[in-house]
Amino acid sequence: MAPANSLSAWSDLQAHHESVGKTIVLKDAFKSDPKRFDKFTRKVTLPADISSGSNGTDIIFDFSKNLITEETLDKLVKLAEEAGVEKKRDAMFAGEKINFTEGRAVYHPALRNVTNQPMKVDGVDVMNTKGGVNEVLEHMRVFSEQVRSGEWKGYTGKKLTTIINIGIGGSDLGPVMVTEALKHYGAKDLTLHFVSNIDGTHIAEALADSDPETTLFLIASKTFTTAETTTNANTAKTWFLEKTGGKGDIAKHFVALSTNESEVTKFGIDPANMFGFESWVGGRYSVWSAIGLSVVLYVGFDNFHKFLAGAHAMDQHFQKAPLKENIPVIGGLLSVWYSNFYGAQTHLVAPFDQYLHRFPAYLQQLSMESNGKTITSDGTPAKYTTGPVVFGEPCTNAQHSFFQLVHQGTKLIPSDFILAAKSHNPVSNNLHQKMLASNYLAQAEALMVGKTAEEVRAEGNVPEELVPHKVFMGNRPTTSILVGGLIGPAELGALIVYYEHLTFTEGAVWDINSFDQWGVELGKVLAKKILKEIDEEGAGSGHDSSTGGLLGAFKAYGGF
Ligand SMILES: O=P(O)(O)OC[C@H]1O[C@@H](O)[C@H](O)[C@@H](O)[C@@H]1O
Repeated sequence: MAPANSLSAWSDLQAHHESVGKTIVLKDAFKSDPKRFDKFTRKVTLPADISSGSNGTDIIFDFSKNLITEETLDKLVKLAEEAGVEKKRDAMFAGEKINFTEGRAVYHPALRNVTNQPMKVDGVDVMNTKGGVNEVLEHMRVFSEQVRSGEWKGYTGKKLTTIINIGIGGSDLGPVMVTEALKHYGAKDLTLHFVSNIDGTHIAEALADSDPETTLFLIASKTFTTAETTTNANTAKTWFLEKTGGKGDIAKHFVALSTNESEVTKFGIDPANMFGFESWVGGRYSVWSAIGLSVVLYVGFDNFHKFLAGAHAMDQHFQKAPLKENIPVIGGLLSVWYSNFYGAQTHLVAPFDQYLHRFPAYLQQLSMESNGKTITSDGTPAKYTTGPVVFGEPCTNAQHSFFQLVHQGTKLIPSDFILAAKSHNPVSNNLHQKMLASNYLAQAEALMVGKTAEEVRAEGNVPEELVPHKVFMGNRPTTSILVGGLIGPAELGALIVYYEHLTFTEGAVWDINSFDQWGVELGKVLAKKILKEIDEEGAGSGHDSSTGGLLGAFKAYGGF
């Protein structure tokens, strides 16, 4: 594919930005077009049998408060066409090796293919082959039901009531985020810990809270070679064997979620207690795979299945909807519009939902590990900016911390606000929910309409020298996502997949490989070398004076 800036739609958008984009005033656009909301709002509906609402759940994506006209959207769609977004999407769903730097298919949609469409990689039916998607799902169902019912017992015959998932990156963030998001559905008699950091505090605190007789360890690692995970897992194993005086049965208390059977076996886990998946599942897309076992244990298989089904519904929308109606495509194109034509460097995602408090952290890996790339498909550097810095926190908290900058700072921060119409906790007769919703609506409105100097003065009693400080420029774009009911498993699945395919669309336009992550390797290699040097005499070799100086100081102060 060609670099994005060589496409004619790109130059067309540049001209359009100069003539229209730069001058669009959103509040005026709303005044002059009463149908603007309808024109730029899109909806998916999740069917009743999977959704949390008895009549199905609508999820509304309101793109109308973005700096676009109908012409902008047409031109962005043209860019997607010229960049081959549909062709690339179809290649992904056909199991082609679109992860071209690793020679792999990108086939995580198969993991949530609950309607069992034929899906093949290298001619192999990934759904029904031995060890394939359906077989692993069935293993997850059986195992989770055994653990949840108490039929699966620890080495002293007790029910397992503590689950410690040891994993990092995609083997941690998905399970953490989803179990938090679906806490309402979680088994109340289960305690979950997620240990990811190599900082010994993380595993030590989880172990301190746990009883070896009732603890189940899930060692979650696609490669089973990640230093943090293998070290934490070995520490857990040593703790388990010490605490049980060597009587503890690893087979009853440790299972592996991985693609690497030989490393799993070396660690001492019986392959019968391994839940596998394939190399075509990227780490950041793996919550749908065996890596999601903690989710299944916590919320139960039926809920996990609904989670997959909601994701599948969004996959189908992405596959079938024409580009101009295609919700993740529009989201991705807007990101391109702001990044490449307005110079925006960031993207804020603020869920107005406490259960979604880890959603932004999850999206950081999804987006930034996928599209934090410079090199395009022909091996040359992109001459345009690529993946934005994604950040966020739940609201209303974020409003009381960094929203100052979003409202009055010098940077353009395209923002997504997410709200569910219904709360799982309608306490105080829904007072909290109504206040939450009023903030969700007010923030997007305030960011758009702003406040002029005249309006500040009209409020009265404002000293003239304070007027400029109280002005809000407004015209700051937001996308408002409204779940027309509760956020249950299916709704959450669909929301995640919206962002997955938004990220796909960005990468497809930018002509980069969204599916490798070479950028995480260098630091790992250097850390290995330095780890050795900590145990050797001196302050290492071949380092710059800062690294060498700090290494020496660390050893001296730490007594190493
Ligand atoms: O699951 P694994 O193999 O232990 O990998 C964990 C994480 O390791 C990181 O180094 C990768 O950048 C992530 O993509 C990955 O999710």
